Amino acid sequence: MTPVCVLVGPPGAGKSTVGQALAALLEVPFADTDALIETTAGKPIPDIFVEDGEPAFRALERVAVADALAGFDGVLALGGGAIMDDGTRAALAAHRVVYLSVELSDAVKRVGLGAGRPMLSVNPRATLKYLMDQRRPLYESVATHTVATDGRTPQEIAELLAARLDT
Ligand SMILES: Nc1ncnc2c1ncn2[C@@H]1O[C@H](COP(=O)(O)OP(=O)(O)O)[C@@H](O)[C@H]1O
Ligand SMILES: O=C(O)C1=C[C@@H](OP(=O)(O)O)[C@@H](O)[C@H](O)C1
Ligand SMILES: [Mg+2]
Repeated sequence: MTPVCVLVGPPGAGKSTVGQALAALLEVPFADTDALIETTAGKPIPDIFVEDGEPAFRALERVAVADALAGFDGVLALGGGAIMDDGTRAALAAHRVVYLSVELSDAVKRVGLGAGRPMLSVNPRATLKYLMDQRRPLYESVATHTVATDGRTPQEIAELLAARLDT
């Protein structure tokens, strides 16, 4: 079993939204590792960060991603920070990985005040800029396909991707 494709990119790139639209278009299942982590932990991501800390979240994330890469055959969206893990990046080398890129201005509009995203709970714009600058080379290093999402609707991006993945 292997995912049809794995979506990576910063918070606000649209991984969760585009992933669902793409899965619907391709008529395959959709999974989001953030949702898988919440099920495993039995609580929402902000609660995991507050009660257990970011390292505990990253440990759950590492396992959720590895399990999904090995045992899921639909469209898989990762959380924005998953690619920070060396083992995850190595595992992604065997997969079709789509980097959804986004400029800071659109990403800021999309995440708003960062509700539900504990990494962005303080000064969302500055933190998002920092995270995007730090992670961009890592997204690029794992990507087999890249789609710029600025100025495109999730449905347009899903259609574009469905066509590209077909070739
Ligand atoms: N291409 C897009 N254009 C406009 N808004 C978008 C786009 N993609 C996602 N969004 C919106 O941005 C927010 C964040 O999207 P989400 O899918 O959660 O991103 P991610 O999972 O990459 O953090 C959501 O409110 C979503 O509806
Ligand atoms: O960037 C990050 O470190 C995170 C991004 C989130 O996912 P999205 O990228 O889907 O918002 C989620 O995994 C968690 O809040 C941590
Ligand atoms: Mg998401």
